[in-house]
Amino acid sequence: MSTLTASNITWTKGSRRILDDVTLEAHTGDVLGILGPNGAGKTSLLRILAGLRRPDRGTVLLDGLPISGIPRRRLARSVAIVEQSLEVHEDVTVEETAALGRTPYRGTFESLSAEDRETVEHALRITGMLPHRSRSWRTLSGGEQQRTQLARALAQDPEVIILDEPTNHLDIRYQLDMLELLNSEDLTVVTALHDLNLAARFCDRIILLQNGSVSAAGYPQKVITASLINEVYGVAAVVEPSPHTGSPVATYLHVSRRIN
Ligand SMILES: Nc1ncnc2c1ncn2[C@@H]1O[C@H](COP(=O)(O)OP(=O)(O)OP(=O)(O)O)[C@@H](O)[C@H]1O
Repeated sequence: MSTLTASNITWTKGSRRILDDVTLEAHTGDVLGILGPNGAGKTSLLRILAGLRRPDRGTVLLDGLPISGIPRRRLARSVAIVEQSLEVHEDVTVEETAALGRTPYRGTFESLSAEDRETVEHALRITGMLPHRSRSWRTLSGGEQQRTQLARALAQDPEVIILDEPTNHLDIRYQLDMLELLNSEDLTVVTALHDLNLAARFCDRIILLQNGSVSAAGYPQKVITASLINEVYGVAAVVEPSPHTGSPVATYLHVSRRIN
């Protein structure tokens, strides 16, 4: 069981306040969606939640402990992040990439244990990458790279997984597949998403960011509304509950106003 809590996170770069007093909480089994227009601060927030960046103000706690005080290797056993565009420089295979997820469990020169191999194989299987295990990273499509990075993060066997737009290269089947998978695992999931309808369908709760501040937070029905879409994205939309799933579904009509 793991709870990730962020309180009053503020991050300033130069004279610009990129995140302003952001507070959130995610528990085991939760999928918390981070939404907001381009530049709203989603990536910046996720990097702070993963301990890759320190906020100027505010704290991130994992089960009540400040993550800034947790040794990096121990933190990596608990928290995995899948970033948006990860450059993999060497010519590595899919399996070798996924096996990087086992690094926090191994000594520097130790080879993979039987348990490591099993965990990596499981991660490759559930992300649909097992048949591609021997392929070189360089030959993969954008979606295959995204699934390989998810396999790497799952091979880390984390309690918390943080994802930055994990579905943006995936076809609809793999979008559903990935979000169903994240829902089904006993994980605390925090994910940035651009697709409001996917977020409404798969997130238990949503934080909507605008210019670094929380505009709305709560259940999808509360956050995915025509008035908030208009206010935050400058888009006129109609939002109705899906007759099939009950989740709110937005139909975008037109740009309603220019936003800064
Ligand atoms: N290291 C940095 N130095 C200066 N500005 C930065 C830095 N990182 C982010 N920013 C700025 O902070 C703002 C928020 O960026 P961020 O990448 O967090 O937004 P985002 O919501 O993830 O956007 P997108 O939807 O386009 O991915 C942007 O205006 C960005 O230019």
